[in-house]
Amino acid sequence: MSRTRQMRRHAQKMRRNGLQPMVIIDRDDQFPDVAAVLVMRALWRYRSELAPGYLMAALVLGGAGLHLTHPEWWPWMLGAATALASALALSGDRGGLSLRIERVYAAIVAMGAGGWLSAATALGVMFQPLPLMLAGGGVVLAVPWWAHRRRRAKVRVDRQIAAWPEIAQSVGLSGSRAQSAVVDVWGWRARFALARGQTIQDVIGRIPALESALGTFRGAVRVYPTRDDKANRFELRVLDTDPHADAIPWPGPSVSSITEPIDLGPFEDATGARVLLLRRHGLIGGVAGSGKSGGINVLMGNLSACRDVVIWAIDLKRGMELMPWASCIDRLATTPEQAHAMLRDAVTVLEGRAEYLAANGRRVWDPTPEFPALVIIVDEYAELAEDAPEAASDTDSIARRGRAVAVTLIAATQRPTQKAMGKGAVRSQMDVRISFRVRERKDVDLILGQGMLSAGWHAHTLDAPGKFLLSAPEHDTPRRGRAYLLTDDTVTETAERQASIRPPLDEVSLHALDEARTAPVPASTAPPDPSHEDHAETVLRDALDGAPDEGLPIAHLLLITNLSRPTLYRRLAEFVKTGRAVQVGRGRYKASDHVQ
Ligand SMILES: Nc1ncnc2c1ncn2[C@@H]1O[C@H](COP(=O)(O)OP(=O)(O)OP(=O)(O)O)[C@@H](O)[C@H]1O
Repeated sequence: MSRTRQMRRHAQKMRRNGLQPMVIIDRDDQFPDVAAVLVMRALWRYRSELAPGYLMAALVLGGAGLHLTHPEWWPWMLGAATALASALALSGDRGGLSLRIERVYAAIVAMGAGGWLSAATALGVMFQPLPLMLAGGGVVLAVPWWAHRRRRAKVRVDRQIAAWPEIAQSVGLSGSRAQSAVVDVWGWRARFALARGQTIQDVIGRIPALESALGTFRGAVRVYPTRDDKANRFELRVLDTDPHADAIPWPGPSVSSITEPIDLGPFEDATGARVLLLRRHGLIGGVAGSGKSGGINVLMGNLSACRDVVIWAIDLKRGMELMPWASCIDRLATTPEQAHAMLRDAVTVLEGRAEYLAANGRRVWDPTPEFPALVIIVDEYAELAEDAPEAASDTDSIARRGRAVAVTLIAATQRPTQKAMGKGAVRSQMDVRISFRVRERKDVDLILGQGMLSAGWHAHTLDAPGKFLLSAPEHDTPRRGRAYLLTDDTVTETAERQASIRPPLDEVSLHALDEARTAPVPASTAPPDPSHEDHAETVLRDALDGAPDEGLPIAHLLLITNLSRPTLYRRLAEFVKTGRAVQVGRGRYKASDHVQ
């Protein structure tokens, strides 16, 4: 056996024992051979860190060669660099540069490198100040590269994957192989193939050993079957940070249609708690301060990003919680009377849609921007049941018959007792249950359903605001999630941005509502208040007269007048036309000065 091979074996053995090999070179040895191998290995191993150096070396060699052979090519190269930089800036996301800052950086590097190369091609690499520019520019541009968090994470993961054969051997899973790995915000995940006869149970039994071998914190490693459910595969999830350690800022809407599942926030293993709300009723429960309103904000942020949903809302706490979203809410009820009227109209819509479907030989309402779903969000459902008991039959109808026609309820309440939920079937009809922290163990069954506490759904142990358990047809095991948190500014910005894409109610529903309004009033029902519109007009005039210089926002005017959005806009347009009011900014109005 050659001396070099002997040394390599010795080094491997030492590495297996956790020791760093030491190279001993005596005079007779083939020093250049061993040293060259070590240097090449280091150059390969640290290729990511050394990439800026490699790029600079390639530019020098390329520039020198091109200057000697084709100096007249420089304009082409400048053109190619410009084209490449533009492509990276405009559509680099398709190549994995998901953040704008990454695309800008890639474009600057492409332009800088291409520009330098074309100058070196025309003038030669030693032409002053080209060497200085290369060295200075290279170092400056290398700093963001070295500092980039995701790149460093990727390198670390690559090295762990490369070391997998040794890790696998030390934890007793020799023969398993990594097939692919991806890095994300919280850590990384990789798919592995098992050796013959090994099972996922063997891997699960070795999780503590794996955590130790990978050098992670306890609880950082999760093992799942792969999507194709092959018995000789598994997916490894390794967390660098605990996703639930701190409040998690909302990354923006995860959907653009109600036909897609909404991401409420990450589970403990950092996978998204995604739930479909299409043709489903939802119940959100939890004690005061447990994060229900935060959860509703996440839902509102997503629903208002869907062009195929009309949102109605009931907030009997005087609109405190839902008011910031008013510009995205088609109709907001803040008094028991308004809530009752709204729910009655929702039943009218439901029936109109059901008739339309039957007449067209269809079974379900498939939401589109022209024929949107209608989602009614009720904050503090218990107050509705108490203050507007006459609305109970309507909520009951919606709960029982609303799914097929995409008229659904999302109710939030602290304790959904039968009394709080009204007498009817509402609670039992809720398909999606989100439980934030509850005070008593027995409340688990109230929110999530009978028998859930004993099945391990321990919502009473959730230990921070925003943490929840999610029960839905696609979520049948208890997993802790943490809802994203929207700051007040995010809510304001999002509501403003998404107000412009809100769809109106469809023709079918509007027609049903119109018919119901013009239909003869049954003797038993009180006649509608004829003074409502006049009253709203007076309230609107008074509000505009007293408006500050910067005007009052539409959301505020909607709330105080209780007019529907189209009616309010029509009134405001009339006022502006007759010179009674002026539009001060985007969606802000006040009385015109000469009226006062
Ligand atoms: N997802 C979250 N992540 C981190 N902190 C949160 C989250 N949600 C809520 N919180 C914190 O908890 C506090 C109470 O939350 P929230 O108002 O949503 O609770 P609630 O259950 O709606 O209470 P109430 O019933 O009194 O309205 C918030 O002020 C916020 O600081």
